[in-house]
Amino acid sequence: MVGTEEKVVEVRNLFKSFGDLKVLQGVDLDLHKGENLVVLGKSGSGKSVLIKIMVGLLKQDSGSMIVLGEDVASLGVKALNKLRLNIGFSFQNSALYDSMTVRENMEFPLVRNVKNLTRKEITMKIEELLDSVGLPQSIDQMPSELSGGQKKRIGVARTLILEPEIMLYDEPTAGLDPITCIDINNLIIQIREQYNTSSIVITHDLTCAKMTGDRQAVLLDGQFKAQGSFEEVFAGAEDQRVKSFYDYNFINS
Ligand SMILES: Nc1ncnc2c1ncn2[C@@H]1O[C@H](COP(=O)(O)OP(=O)(O)OP(=O)(O)O)[C@@H](O)[C@H]1O
Repeated sequence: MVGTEEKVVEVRNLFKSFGDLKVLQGVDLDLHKGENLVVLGKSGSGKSVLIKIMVGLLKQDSGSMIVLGEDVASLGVKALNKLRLNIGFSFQNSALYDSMTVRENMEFPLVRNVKNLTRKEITMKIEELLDSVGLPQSIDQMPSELSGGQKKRIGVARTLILEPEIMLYDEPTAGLDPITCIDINNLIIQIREQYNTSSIVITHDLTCAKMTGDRQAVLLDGQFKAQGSFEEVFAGAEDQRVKSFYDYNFINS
């Protein structure tokens, strides 16, 4: 198994509905330290709702969500903000500020959240991260001068600057060409090795799932019905919906 026995996220019997719409219906899930866990599930299956409960943006109806040893639903504002600093969220659209250079984009979370850093320390940190994502030459560029794949890399670098223990990647390969997708998948693997992060990768892209995931979890009818290695989940799939997920990805790619 990749990762350790230590759990950084523990979800138990989690339920969440919106009125009559039952979204999560008894979710159990663990994320181990140092592991890349892929979460699959069709649109509207509740992946974002799960992540929002994880970072305290939504509250579950019942069940528990323990993140880095903290019961998220019971945390006050201050403790929640502290926890969130330990969770890096890499957004689908990179979420860079268009009017700021790459350097300014990366400084922003640092200056806001880490006090007493000297200018030199800030620059060194930015340069280290840009090196890690393979874009040291982009430091003074504007986001509009970057390709989609480069923006993704800068977005990941910016998220990593606060040294989060957990990384959440939301559809990291969406909208990229197949070669750039492979680059981003490799980056996700490299980040785990380099920074010992534990990650949840939400994706519809099975190449990404296979490459980056130490473990796969498929959300179906509000529960993780299939969990395991890529082969266990897809080669041995009995549920037609899991099978069709696989067929769709590989027949259409
Ligand atoms: N705040 C909310 N109020 C009401 N309904 C909501 C709310 N948030 C999510 N939902 C509903 O919960 C369901 C699950 O939504 P969610 O965004 O988690 O799906 P998803 O699996 O992330 O989909 P996608 O792959 O398209 O991003 C959807 O039917 C959505 O409309």
